[in-house]
Amino acid sequence: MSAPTFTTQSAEGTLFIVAAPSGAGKSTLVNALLGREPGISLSISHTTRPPRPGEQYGRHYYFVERADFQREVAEGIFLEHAEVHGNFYGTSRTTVQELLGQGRDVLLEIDWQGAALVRKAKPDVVSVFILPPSRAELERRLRGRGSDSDEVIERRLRNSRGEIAHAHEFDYIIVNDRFEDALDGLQAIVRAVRQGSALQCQRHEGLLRELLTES
Ligand SMILES: Nc1ncnc2c1ncn2[C@@H]1O[C@H](COP(=O)(O)OP(=O)(O)OP(=O)(O)O)[C@@H](O)[C@H]1O
Ligand SMILES: Nc1nc2c(ncn2[C@@H]2O[C@H](COP(=O)(O)O)[C@@H](O)[C@H]2O)c(=O)[nH]1
Repeated sequence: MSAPTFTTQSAEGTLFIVAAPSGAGKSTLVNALLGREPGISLSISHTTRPPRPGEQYGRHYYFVERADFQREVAEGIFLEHAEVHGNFYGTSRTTVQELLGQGRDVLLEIDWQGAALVRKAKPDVVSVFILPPSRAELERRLRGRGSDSDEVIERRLRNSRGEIAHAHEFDYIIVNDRFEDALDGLQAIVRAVRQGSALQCQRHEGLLRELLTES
């Protein structure tokens, strides 16, 4: 993890973070949210992960070689970066800063480590953690997506408990059981924040206990 710095401006947009264990459905939710709320810009991350079938450079990620990523780290281009499931991922500082400076809301789809770094640099960030309804359903979704090898899926499932253990650090927790309900919940958070109001935040402690202890 790197220690980021960040300059804030007065009339800037809001920075949102959406995080989740792999397979919980965050990309699907975020894409649907962007369809409903065109005023939000998604920050496209840089990654050393190889592209999945159908993924495009500049649309899903900026896919880079490890050596190039390390050079970018040294150049300080990242607002945050982290190693996740054996690959490196980073968020471009200038992209985010420019969009926020233009008054646009920006959404980062990043992991809990990146979220912790961004929170330090920009404490007014609004963060949301997405939970699956059960570990069995998380595994079904990861396998059903059909985009990763068994080895990658098993690694991601192993890592999921450690990721879920950080859910309490987030402002909001949403359970992605029925998709439309989860999407409505995410949109309600965005709208409340834009209106300057706070939403009642359900902490889902029972489910969290289950997800952290279930075998
Ligand atoms: N509420 C839901 N019910 C059933 N399936 C869902 C639901 N939400 C998402 N999915 C499916 O689960 C799979 C994983 O979703 P998605 O790729 O969005 O996960 P993710 O959290 O972004 O994972 P990763 O971090 O690995 O990119 C996809 O096949 C998606 O269609
Ligand atoms: N800290 C960061 N995490 C990121 C970033 N971009 C994506 N991610 C997270 O990595 C995992 C795996 O993503 P996948 O596309 O390989 O399935 C997931 O949790 C993403 O949210 C980033 O820029 N920084």
